[in-house]
Amino acid sequence: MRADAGTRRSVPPAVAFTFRVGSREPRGVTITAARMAAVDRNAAALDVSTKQLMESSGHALARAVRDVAAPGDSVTVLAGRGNNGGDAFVAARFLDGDVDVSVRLLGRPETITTEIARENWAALQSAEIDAERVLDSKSLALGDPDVVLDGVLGTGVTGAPREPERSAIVAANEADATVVSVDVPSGMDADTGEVADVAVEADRVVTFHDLKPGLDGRDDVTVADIGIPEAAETFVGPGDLLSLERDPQAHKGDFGRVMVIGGGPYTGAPALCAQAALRAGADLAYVACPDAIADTVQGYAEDLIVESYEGERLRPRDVDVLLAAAADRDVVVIGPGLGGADDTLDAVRDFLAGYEGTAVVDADALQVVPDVDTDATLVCTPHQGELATMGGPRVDDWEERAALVAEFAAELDVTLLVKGAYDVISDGDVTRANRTGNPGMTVGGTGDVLAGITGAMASTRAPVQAAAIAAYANGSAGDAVVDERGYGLLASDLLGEIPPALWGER
Ligand SMILES: NC(=O)C1=CN([C@@H]2O[C@H](COP(=O)(O)OP(=O)(O)OC[C@H]3O[C@@H](n4cnc5c(N)ncnc54)[C@H](O)[C@@H]3O)[C@@H](O)[C@H]2O)[C@@H](O)CC1
Ligand SMILES: [K+]
Repeated sequence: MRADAGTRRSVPPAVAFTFRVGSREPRGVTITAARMAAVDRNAAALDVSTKQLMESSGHALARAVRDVAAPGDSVTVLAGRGNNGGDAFVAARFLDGDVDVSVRLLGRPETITTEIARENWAALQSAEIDAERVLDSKSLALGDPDVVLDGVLGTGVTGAPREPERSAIVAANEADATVVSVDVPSGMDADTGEVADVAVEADRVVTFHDLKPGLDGRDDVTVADIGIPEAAETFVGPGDLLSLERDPQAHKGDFGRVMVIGGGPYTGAPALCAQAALRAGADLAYVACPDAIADTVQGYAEDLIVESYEGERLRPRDVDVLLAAAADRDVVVIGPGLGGADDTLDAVRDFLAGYEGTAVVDADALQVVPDVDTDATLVCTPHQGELATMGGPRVDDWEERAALVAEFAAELDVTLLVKGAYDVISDGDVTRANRTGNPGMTVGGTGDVLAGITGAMASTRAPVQAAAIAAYANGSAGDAVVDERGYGLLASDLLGEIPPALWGER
């Protein structure tokens, strides 16, 4: 049922990081530039600003330079106009006085791209540290420094180095000096580890927080802990939403066609779920339900495409039609309002046995997951009671629960989003927790909304990221409603708050 590769946005790879509580050791795993930006944004939301991180980075660099330079040695700092250069400015401030430091900025100070780098450039001027701009390759003759600090390009590089960065890289390589690179050797693509035709040949690399692609296995690389709190990785935060940015060239269909298989004994659940999928950015939302309730479901919202099968509830004889319809859709959400009649659960089992796409499984449908035989990619959204019914762990402490949920997800080979005061999201490999949401959300229907958001997200990204973002947005939407009006919210109140929860916080 997967759509043509050409019409889908590519799914970002899941990032390998594991759940650790309390550890502050750099981990020796690699992190992509996009994930690093997300963690950096999450840290800022936890009151650790990027400027603080830059200070730690600069300090770590200065320590590395002192390791290779004798007191009084000459150190030339080559700085680009982004935060990689900003880190190098901070290092220069730490080093001034111990060594003979001179800073070369590659461009005009007004063109420094970030405010925090500009502030650190200004700090060099105020302290009368030898710092000058260089505007052409001729003025890049470096003399004969003992050490070159390469802050030319970091994780923000796009494409092969252009001038004057290109000449600066050549000059660093030609100098008879020990070259220390900031975060990555300039000219290396921090997302792929690929090296451009011109790149710094570093003697030593000080990289921040985690290894970047291309640096693993090198013995000249130090990973510096720059004080990013563990919580910036563990808890879903606004940084996770950065990946929701849309390409202006996007086409209809790029953001998913979500099919909700639900309803029978209940009518509101599938309607809420499908509307939530639309509010979370899906292009189309279909509800497949029994014809006895089709008009009622359509009555909730005209934006929904309602497709019905005969009868009052889902039964095994309806499955072939549903499988055929699901083949044209990106994600199925199965469960909301279906009820738990035996023949309905048999139908769910048959559907999943014949389905190979991505399915979000919620409510009564969760019961079939532990023993279903399926090639589908499953994202299950149980609350803790439903998790226990599935044979999963039931523990109060969320950290303990997180570890056990991860094991259970691995055992079932599914992604779990376990709802609670702290939601736990895990595919067995990556485990996250979500703290948004409030006790007002115990009202019926909020789970249907969450399943719909998860469905929309799962049509454009890896299941564990989809579930993490959905939990965060659903909780934020509930927080917005309660902040404004107090408890007594209806699940339908969440719908209008989903777009600002996903796209408003930047
Ligand atoms: N994300 C984080 O948590 C932290 C990042 N830090 C530093 O910030 C760096 C990333 O900073 P930025 O995102 O500002 O990016 P960079 O400083 O890596 O590069 C951006 C600058 O390079 C220019 N540029 C991009 N591609 C170019 C090319 N091919 N040729 C010539 N110029 C090019 C851009 O116009 C921009 O001026 C990291 O490598 C790291 O050093 C640190 O400050 C600590 C915290
Ligand atoms: K660099």
